[in-house]
Amino acid sequence: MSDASFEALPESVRALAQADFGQVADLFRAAGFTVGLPARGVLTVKSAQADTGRASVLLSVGVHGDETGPIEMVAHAVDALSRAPHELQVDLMLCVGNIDAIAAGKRFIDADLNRMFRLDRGDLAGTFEAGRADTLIQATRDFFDGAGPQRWHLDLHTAIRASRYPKFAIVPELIPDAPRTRLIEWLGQGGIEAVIMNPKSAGTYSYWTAERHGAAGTTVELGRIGTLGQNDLSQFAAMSAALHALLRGLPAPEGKAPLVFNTAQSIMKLSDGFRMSFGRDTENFTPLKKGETIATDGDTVYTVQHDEEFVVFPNPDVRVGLRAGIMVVRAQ
Ligand SMILES: O=C(O)CCC(=O)N[C@@H](CCC(=O)O)C(=O)O
Ligand SMILES: [Zn+2]
Repeated sequence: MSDASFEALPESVRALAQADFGQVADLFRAAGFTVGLPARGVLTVKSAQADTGRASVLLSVGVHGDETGPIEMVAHAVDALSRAPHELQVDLMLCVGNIDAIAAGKRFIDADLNRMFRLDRGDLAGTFEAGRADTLIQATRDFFDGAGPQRWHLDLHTAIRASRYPKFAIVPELIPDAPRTRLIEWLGQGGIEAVIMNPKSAGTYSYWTAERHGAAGTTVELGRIGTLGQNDLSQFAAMSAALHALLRGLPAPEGKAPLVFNTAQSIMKLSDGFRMSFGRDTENFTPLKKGETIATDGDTVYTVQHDEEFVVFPNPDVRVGLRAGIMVVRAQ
């Protein structure tokens, strides 16, 4: 993070990107908000008068340390808001996920933080990220406890590889119809082109908040991984505008409804013998035809079951026991 492009960022944005919330916390506090710093990299800003009509919005970034674009984007957004704090019309929790991995410029230190949001962690227990996840789980519970019914969690990421839809989101199926419809509409207003309905937790942060806290939680992929200070923020313009509106209780700009995909199958890495039938740089949403082999793992052969399925997040390098990809189909 001593890179010249990072040093060139405004000081306030650099501070936020490094999870230093001191100055922003002071500005919100001075404006009469109840401000909390419950853990390193976590800031909460709530109305001083409890108001269950107010939406509660959790924004998380940097859950993967090399996904830096959303960190910069949100740092700019929060910096601007802290200079006009009375514009904030929601209770806000800002979470910089894996601070140590961000500093190291790596996806994670020991193991993927975004697989730790589950009760049984198996051999992920005891890793560096398991401790961080416990901290975030506690802070998240405290934030949503006593919150009103409008609960959002936008977990902002960027993808490892190129994508036929560069901006897409994963939405837990268990979110009830009305908030799910509203969330998907909002995602379209934020420039999201495709949404994948996810029927099952892979241990992700957004599934956790949806399942445990009744939040409209989603993992949002906003583009490709990049270096802090070198991200082209213009690619996040639509999401920035939608966030600007959400935090101020304003209607989001017009957008296009995203295409909706259902999960056909999750490809699990069962052993070190796992082999994918295509390269690890295969674009997200690449189509495969019925009967084609997706991966083999010992005696297990994963094949395409529908006339056409699209591969998302193909990654043979994950730990044994974790998801190595998702196959999706267009929803009717
Ligand atoms: O590009 C990739 O392979 C990974 C990008 C990423 O971090 N995606 C999230 C998706 C989480 C979800 O399914 O809700 C992840 O794998 O953690
Ligand atoms: Zn990620």
